[in-house]
Amino acid sequence: MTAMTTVPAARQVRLFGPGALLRLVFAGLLGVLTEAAGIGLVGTATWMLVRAADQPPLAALAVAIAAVRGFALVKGGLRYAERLAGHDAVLRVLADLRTRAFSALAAPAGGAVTSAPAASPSAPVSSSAPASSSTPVSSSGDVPSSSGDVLSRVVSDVDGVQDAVLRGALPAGVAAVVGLAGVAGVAAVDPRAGLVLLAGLLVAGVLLPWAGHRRTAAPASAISTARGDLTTGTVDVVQGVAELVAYGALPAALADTADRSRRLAALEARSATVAAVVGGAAAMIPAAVAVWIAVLVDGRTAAAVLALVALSVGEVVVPLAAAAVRHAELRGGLRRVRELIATAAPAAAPSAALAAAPTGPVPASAAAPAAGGRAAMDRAAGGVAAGDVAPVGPLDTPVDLVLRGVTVRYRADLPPALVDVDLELPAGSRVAVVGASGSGKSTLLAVIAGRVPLAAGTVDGRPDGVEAWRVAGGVFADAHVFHTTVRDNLVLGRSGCQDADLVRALTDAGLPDYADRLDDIVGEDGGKLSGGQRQRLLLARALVAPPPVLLLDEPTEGLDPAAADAVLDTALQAAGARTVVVVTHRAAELSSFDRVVHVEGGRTG
Ligand SMILES: Nc1ncnc2c1ncn2[C@@H]1O[C@H](COP(=O)(O)OP(=O)(O)OP(=O)(O)O)[C@@H](O)[C@H]1O
Repeated sequence: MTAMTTVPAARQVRLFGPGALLRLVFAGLLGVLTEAAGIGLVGTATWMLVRAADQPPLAALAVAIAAVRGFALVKGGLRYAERLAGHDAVLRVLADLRTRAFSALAAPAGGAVTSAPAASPSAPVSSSAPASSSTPVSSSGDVPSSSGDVLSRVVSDVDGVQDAVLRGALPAGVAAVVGLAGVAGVAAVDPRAGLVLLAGLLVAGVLLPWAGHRRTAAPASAISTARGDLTTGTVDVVQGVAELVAYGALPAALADTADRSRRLAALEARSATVAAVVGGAAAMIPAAVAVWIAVLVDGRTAAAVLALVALSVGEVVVPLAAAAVRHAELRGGLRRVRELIATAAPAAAPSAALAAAPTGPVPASAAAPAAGGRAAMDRAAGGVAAGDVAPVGPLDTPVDLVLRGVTVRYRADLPPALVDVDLELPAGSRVAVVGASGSGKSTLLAVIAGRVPLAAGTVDGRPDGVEAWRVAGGVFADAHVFHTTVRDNLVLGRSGCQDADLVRALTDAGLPDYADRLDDIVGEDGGKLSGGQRQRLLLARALVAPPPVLLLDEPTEGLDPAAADAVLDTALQAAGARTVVVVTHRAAELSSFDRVVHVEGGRTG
């Protein structure tokens, strides 16, 4: 679906049906009555106070006293009923919208928002840029840049409808009715006072809200983009924390996220300042109108009553300036909600969408953090300052590694993933690790890299194996591709990398096509790459500055046999004198190694 087809359909999408509209009109009517009761209360009380100054008999004030009490009681009751009716109507609208938005997201065709293309993670795609066929694209090209961004935007966009109705549409409707009725009433008593009130209402209720809306529209769109950037960056850092720690890139990534956060805060501060200025100016108008009318109108009682009635009427329109600013912030969200709902297939009822959701067991990877990520987080929690995280060791320092009696247990209630494993890795050795799926191959690599805690045993004589991760690294089963450029994915925070190093690594990894596409965005977790390209990009990252012990978990997965052989040969050559440990399922590859380690049920043989 393209912008050309989505937008007209989106315009026809109604955020709520006639039933909800009736409820909202009812809430609005209650709002008008509430304000009328308030104005009646102020007017009557003012009249009573002015009259009381002349000390008339109490009987002359009896009706006014009863009216004041009546207005006060009725106003309280009406306000309660208005809030109840308004919130009831809006919450029903929200429940319906959430269901429709979910249906649109879950719909297998026509509305699935999976990952969205973007010209850069920090800049939304332009309307002229190609868009994925399954991504709703707004007419302004305001496209979320990752699924984390999509999710956070959908949630806040839909929730924004609550604000738009309760703080925007309803008060505006009530203010329009009360304002016009107030002007008519005041003008009936004194036409000049009516004109002054009308002028005040136009300034506070139309001019200032319009100015606030105009001043906020541009920052509001920038806020939306900045918020998406922050979400995308944060999700990427969290998902890729193991890689970032392993490559010493965590401090730079955290600094970048902090920058995004600061940019968002600055934009929000600007918007809040506009809201404060127009809101403050609007709040002064009713007082100025009241003073003017008090001076203008003849007769003490009429002047006092009209001034205070005008003040009350004016106060009804004061919130509109801030509401207009808020509307400018919400406008993009409301448009996106319409566009999202417009993408849903009409037949995709919520129950059908729910029924279509997968019901199988939750994969282990979703239920528990990946070994690498977990180990990296454990390290961080153990007090290793981000700045202390050393990049992989010197390029050509040979390293012998020895594993003794290593046992790894991911969960106490499950059998260990590795049991009493001994393994010697002399410097420069070439070792293939083979075994059935789930036998423990990836866990063995994670142990060598110090990415998983040991239940028993030692790596390099240390029970925590922590030194190993300074000298061993490479491509792991849970490796993350960051939602940024090819270049940034290869460099990953390492200083001193030249483009020539990156091009060499890409060529060695069998990805020469990307040598002149270093600025291409690869998508969320490499979503814009094929499985084989993603794997080769990870291999290239490892080959940019290979550590003394290079660990490769199925580096040729997704490649055809000929390409796999070629890539492995080149990668082994590029590794030079380093130790290389490769997990592979391909028997054809085994001849490239001087040793084959078989893993079965967590034991090596
Ligand atoms: N993070 C984890 N949490 C819990 N269990 C895990 C975790 N990672 C692996 N396991 C379990 O440990 C065992 C060994 O897993 P491992 O990934 O090392 O096997 P593998 O031989 O690499 O498998 P494959 O060839 O399918 O990648 C499996 O039973 C697996 O379910």
